[in-house]
Amino acid sequence: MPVSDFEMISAWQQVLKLSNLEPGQSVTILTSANTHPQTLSAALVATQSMGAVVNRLDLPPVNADKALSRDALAYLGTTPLTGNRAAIAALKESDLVLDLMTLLFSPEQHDILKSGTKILLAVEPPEVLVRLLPNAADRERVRAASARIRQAREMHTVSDAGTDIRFALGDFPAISEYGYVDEPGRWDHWPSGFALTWPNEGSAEGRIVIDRGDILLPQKSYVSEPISITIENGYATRIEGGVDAELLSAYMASFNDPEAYAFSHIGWGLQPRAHWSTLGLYDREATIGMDARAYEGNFLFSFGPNNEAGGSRTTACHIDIPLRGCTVRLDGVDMVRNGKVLDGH
Ligand SMILES: O=c1ccc(O)c[nH]1
Repeated sequence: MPVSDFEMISAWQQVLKLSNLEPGQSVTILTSANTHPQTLSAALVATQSMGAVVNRLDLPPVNADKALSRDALAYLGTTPLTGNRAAIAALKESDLVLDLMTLLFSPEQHDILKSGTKILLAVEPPEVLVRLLPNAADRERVRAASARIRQAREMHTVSDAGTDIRFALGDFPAISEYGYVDEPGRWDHWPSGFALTWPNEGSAEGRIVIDRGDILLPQKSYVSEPISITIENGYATRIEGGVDAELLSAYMASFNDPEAYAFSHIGWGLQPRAHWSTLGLYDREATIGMDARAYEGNFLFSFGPNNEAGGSRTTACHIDIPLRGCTVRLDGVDMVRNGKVLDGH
């Protein structure tokens, strides 16, 4: 449902307060052709109402000649910031960047975070942002799950649909996504609510079955017949099934990049206010599908780059696949059982 300007400004004020925005701090609002006007206008009012020194940096869109989708998370690597020294300098000089454009998985983002700048991504429609407004309880829960991941050496995920896959852990950080940026140098995504990490390079082994009703992103489709994926030495080596499997295979093959078949992040959803069913209520391009990524109890895995985690693999292809009904074990201990998050995890 539509959101009033008052509600959107109040939502921004809550998120900025949780992000410890102080009077006098510099905020740059990063925009491009896909920026939502109400999200932008409310951010400009909210930041100024909190005494920040605000500017807006609008960058021309890129990748039109290469991407098969308009979803900014579908084609990674080069962003409107790539090679733009003046823009990068301005963002490094900022205390806080509100990314209403999508920098995720870009080398430039790392560069800017290293300078201590905080970056908050916010590109979902206003009503999704308002419904999934973050709070301190989300933060505690996600950080507790990330702490469990940090201590673990193996993630083992199984399901009645036939998933049985093991990942060695420990070479990459455990990440908490809870929707605000309360520490210098932190990146987060509003809305979110999940814990994730990356498997040690080459360690993923087994099979993943994407069952009926599971979601493919950026396709934003609910799979209608199971897709069975064989994983060997960290790469998807076979993708089998019906037309959904053929569509996924054809899309990944279009990148003509073997790294598209490697694992990106793995973890589970912890956002009780996000829903598996929401995606079916939206036009395909009206959302990037954060309800699907964050709904409580999913097993979210992805194919594509690991440079986000400090790895060396980059690829333009990124596929996020949240699965229902999985059991996710860390070192033999269930964190999620048949799609239900166990208390304290
Ligand atoms: O917030 C996000 C969004 C997409 C993704 O792949 C990871 N985290």
